[in-house]
Amino acid sequence: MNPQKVRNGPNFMQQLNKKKHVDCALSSNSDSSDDEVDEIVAIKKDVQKQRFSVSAEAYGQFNKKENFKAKFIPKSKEQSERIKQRMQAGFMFSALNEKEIEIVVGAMEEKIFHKAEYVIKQGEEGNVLYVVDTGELDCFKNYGKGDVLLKTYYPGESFGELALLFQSPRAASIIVKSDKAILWQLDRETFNLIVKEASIKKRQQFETFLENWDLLKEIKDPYDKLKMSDALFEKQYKKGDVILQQGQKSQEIFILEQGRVSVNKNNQTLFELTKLGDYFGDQSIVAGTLESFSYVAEGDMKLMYIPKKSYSSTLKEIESTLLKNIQTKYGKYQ
Ligand SMILES: Nc1ncnc2c1ncn2[C@@H]1O[C@@H]2COP(=O)(O)O[C@H]2[C@H]1O
Repeated sequence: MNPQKVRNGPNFMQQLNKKKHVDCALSSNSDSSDDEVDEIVAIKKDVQKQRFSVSAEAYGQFNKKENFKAKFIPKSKEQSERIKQRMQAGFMFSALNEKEIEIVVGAMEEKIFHKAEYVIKQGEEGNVLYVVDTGELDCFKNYGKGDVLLKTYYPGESFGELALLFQSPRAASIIVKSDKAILWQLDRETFNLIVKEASIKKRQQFETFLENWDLLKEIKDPYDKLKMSDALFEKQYKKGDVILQQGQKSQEIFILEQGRVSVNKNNQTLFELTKLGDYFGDQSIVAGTLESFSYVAEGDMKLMYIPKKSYSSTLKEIESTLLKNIQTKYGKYQ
């Protein structure tokens, strides 16, 4: 079954809003009725309340963190290294420092599941998050008319974080697709004290940008947009810095937040990128070719970027649009 074809039920926010699990991007809805507008206002208030309680909780947890004695499950060196590798492949853990990574690795517990087994059942209470070590798992959601396949999880990806972030029932079901799946399970307490704060901060930091980034219009599921913030990072550049060199293979897709970036070929400026959401590095990552242009910072600026390794779990869904855009943006200069 192709997840793209079956993903057409109510969106994640609509589902969450009903249950008041709210802390994600409100998708804009131009044909909202008055009732819907009222509902959106109410939801926005909920979001603010939720944010306040999240930061209050984080604040209150500062002392707890000092005294926190993390669960520790002995592992071989090889196992610890493998967990670290898997954690690096995903982005749920990207904001952690070395000490925090050690604590999380220590607390992880190996769990083995077999084909067709439920790892998570929609509607149940959830106390753990999973990182996929080996195997493949399908994620289904029942919007009231039977299960809809949303996506397949592969090694390095994680799931089950929503119940921990929002203290809500499981929002979807996860079932083993391969013969066997080895997963690393992380308990709620370690997640809350070590991972949650950083993850929530990051999701809030990029939420507004992701709501307004035109390119993402085709990504209908707000959960996917929200997850994209986990894969976004920032880098600082000074006026005159060559961000990306003609003839190179980019390791990132860069995205403009503010400022100007000139696009140059053979030392001649062709045009400038100036709009929020303008992006580059796509020739390497989306089309798999060398970059045909150099990109230079025209002032001191911060750029956002999505690392190459995160492309398939963030933007691949809109690959045909990205490819079309490469042609429109650069075709006449090739
Ligand atoms: N569109 C989606 N809506 C809700 N959950 C999703 C979606 N896609 C993937 N998931 C994952 O499915 C998991 C089910 O358990 P949780 O609600 O704890 O966390 C959920 C997410 O990690």
